[in-house]
Amino acid sequence: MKEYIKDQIKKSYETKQAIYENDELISKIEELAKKCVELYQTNKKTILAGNGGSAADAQHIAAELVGRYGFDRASIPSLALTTDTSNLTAIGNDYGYDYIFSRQLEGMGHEGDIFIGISTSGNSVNLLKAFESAKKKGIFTVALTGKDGGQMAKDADMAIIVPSNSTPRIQESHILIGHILCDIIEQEIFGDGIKTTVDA
Ligand SMILES: O=C(CO)[C@@H](O)[C@H](O)[C@H](O)[C@H](O)COP(=O)(O)O
Ligand SMILES: [Zn+2]
Repeated sequence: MKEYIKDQIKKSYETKQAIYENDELISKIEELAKKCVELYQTNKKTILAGNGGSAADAQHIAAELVGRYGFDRASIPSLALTTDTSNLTAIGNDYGYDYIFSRQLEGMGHEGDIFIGISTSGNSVNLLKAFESAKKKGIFTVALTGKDGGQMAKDADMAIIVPSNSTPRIQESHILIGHILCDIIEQEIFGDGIKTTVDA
């Protein structure tokens, strides 16, 4: 059993190692972080959604921004479309599960906002519908995915694809990327900014 546990840990850090070595992917994370910082200056917000474990990631990241990540500062506007059970059950019941995110985006998204859809397969239909609604409203769309990126990576303005085919390993990297984004956004807006050299 111990060997099995160690193998799971190894697979997790190997996925992260693959991201670490992928300069193109790192540049995309940097680009997204810069876009999120610009959002704050223009009073716009980050909106996130996902299913299952990715729903947890969406609300985790939104909470880091609205509350705090590393230090006390003013709140950064962010919204997870996964948390309002009245919205989710009413829209799911009246229109169908495929529309639970798109309908909320139509009501609460504004031109200039950023929508981050989190999906390991990149093929969850409710996220694809949300991307359609986002585009109609002039919302910048980001696919945070894995595997081959799925349809979401094709539809999004920006795709960040974790290089793995394993759903849990992809999710573990998604939350790492989410934490890095929150860290940079917070430091750039309220801290001293990101240093060009890293402390040992
Ligand atoms: O957390 C896990 C599996 O690790 C599950 O809850 C998983 O998120 C669900 O099966 C999702 O429905 C998968 O959707 P997606 O990542 O393909 O969009
Ligand atoms: Zn999971």
